[in-house]
Amino acid sequence: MMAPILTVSGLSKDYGNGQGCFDVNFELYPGEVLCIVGESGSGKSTLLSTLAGRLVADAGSVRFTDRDGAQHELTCLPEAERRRLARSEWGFVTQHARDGLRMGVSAGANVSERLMALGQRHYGRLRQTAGDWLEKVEIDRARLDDKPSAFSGGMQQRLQIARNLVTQPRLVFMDEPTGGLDVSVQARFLDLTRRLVRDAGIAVIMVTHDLGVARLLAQRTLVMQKGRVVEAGLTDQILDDPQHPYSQLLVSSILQA
Ligand SMILES: Nc1ncnc2c1ncn2[C@@H]1O[C@H](COP(=O)(O)OP(=O)(O)OP(=O)(O)O)[C@@H](O)[C@H]1O
Repeated sequence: MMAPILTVSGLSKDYGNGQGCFDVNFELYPGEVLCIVGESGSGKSTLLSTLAGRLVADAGSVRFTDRDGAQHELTCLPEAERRRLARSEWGFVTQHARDGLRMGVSAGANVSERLMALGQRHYGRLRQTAGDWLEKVEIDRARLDDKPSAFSGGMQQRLQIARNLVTQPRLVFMDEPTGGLDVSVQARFLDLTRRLVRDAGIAVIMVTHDLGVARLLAQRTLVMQKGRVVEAGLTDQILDDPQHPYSQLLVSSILQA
């Protein structure tokens, strides 16, 4: 039996005003895509950032198994070690490209600097790999030297995907990556993401307010309301037979769409 890549138990982040996320429990297996859905303010981004160690948890544990099988408790990881894992094992795709890209350097540098951080130095090879990745995310490699500020929103999000996947991470966190995109651009982005993630066998935890996104991408879904997971299970089961009244509401809203 394959070991979970992430084992989350009793995880809470309390902002002190009754807001945050509380007592979250789940396991994530290698190659699995999990969506966290819920309305605005339900605690999705808080949970994601606490999982990734960007916010300090107030209770509970997040156990991560790295590619060598070693286990790390992420809630009390020294900062240097967290950064090392973030470089070598994880990716983090943000809602706003400007938070996840370096807007002042070229598209090629945005991709290759992640490899340089892992010790790769050969200029020709870095440039070749960066060009290959631009093509994988459907950006013309002739745009290698352009800055992301000259790209459309959809291209910027695809560039973020390239920047995050180039290091062959095992786990990628995504915080509402389609939030700022037009519906037609969203569909293309989701299709591409699904393909790349599946081909590389990467585990993904994606925050979205849209159960339709979960339907496209995720084997499993957590439904959050007011900081708590009110329903968790296979996405298909939640869509076909939602148990919690709030999940029923979410499902009926996508059926109407
Ligand atoms: N730094 C903070 N201090 C205090 N309260 C916060 C802080 N950050 C977020 N909150 C509150 O915690 C709750 C959960 O916020 P969070 O951003 O996790 O929700 P979300 O489900 O991701 O929402 P959205 O979809 O709008 O991004 C909200 O009520 C928010 O106002």
